[in-house]
Amino acid sequence: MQPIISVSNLSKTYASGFSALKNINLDISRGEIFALLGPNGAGKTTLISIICGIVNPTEGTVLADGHDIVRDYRDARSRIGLVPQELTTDAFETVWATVSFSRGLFGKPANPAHIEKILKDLSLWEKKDSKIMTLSGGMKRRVMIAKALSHEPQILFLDEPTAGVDVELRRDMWEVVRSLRETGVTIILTTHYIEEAEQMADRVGVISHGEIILIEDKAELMHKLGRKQLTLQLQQRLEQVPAELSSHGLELSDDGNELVYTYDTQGERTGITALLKDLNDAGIRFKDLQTKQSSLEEIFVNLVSERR
Ligand SMILES: Nc1ncnc2c1ncn2[C@@H]1O[C@H](COP(=O)(O)OP(=O)(O)OP(=O)(O)O)[C@@H](O)[C@H]1O
Repeated sequence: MQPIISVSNLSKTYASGFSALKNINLDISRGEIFALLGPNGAGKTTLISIICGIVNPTEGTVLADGHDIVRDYRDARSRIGLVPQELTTDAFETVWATVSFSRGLFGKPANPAHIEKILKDLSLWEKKDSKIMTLSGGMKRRVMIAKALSHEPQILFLDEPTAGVDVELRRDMWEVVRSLRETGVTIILTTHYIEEAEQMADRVGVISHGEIILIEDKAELMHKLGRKQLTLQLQQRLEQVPAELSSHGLELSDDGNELVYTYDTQGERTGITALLKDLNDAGIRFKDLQTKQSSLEEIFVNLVSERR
């Protein structure tokens, strides 16, 4: 199937000469939730802003549902809803007026039934006549989503949807995003929170210094995550891993005092029983042992720091 967003050879150099994006290639499939992860300044907002037609690319093309975002801006943009990082709503307007007005900005005829549906879906219906300034922070964020959905876009960008939001509200937002996906909307979100990507995304992309350094199915990433390490502190230091233990893929620490065994928690067998037996047979004794699970956070930090 044709991707709903196709980014090819995209680069952005700001007027300052700063190169914020370097040759980005990325396809987003229809109906997926894609999480774009990256440290501050990695280029996430720049990428979203280009796709949404707010920032001009220096090189490359972006197609949104087959429409070139530069040459065919209006058609491309009408397919996209954007929830920006900052809350930008008119404090004195009512929820209903704000959301209806947003729809009008895209040249769409009024459709009260649609506005009613999104307000209901986002649990805002009871607040439809309330002024924005009287709403809680979480409600205001929902209003931002309602605005972005007012013109029935097929693609929704959420730039840091849960930045500065408490844990409970974050969970709420995840629910909202999941139920949106059920209506067929493709969702691309940026986040600093690895947990968010773990919970919600079908696929994860990691961007660092303006380059995409990894794109992976979440399930695949979780599989990598499912690795654990067993560290054995040896009674006597070793010069090298004995040949009879070579099948276990052990690593010896630089000082020779620790053996590290990595295994897959999702596998049927960990191989630990066999390892302990072989260690015993080889006469290797240990004082202590620890297990440690590598988190997505660690994988991410390693990936990003390698690039620095
Ligand atoms: N108008 C601009 N002129 C010059 N440099 C800019 C401009 N806008 C952004 N940048 C720089 O481009 C880089 C990428 O910024 P961007 O906002 O895309 O990052 P980000 O990944 O969204 O970061 P954050 O997570 O902090 O929002 C940063 O170093 C930023 O300082």
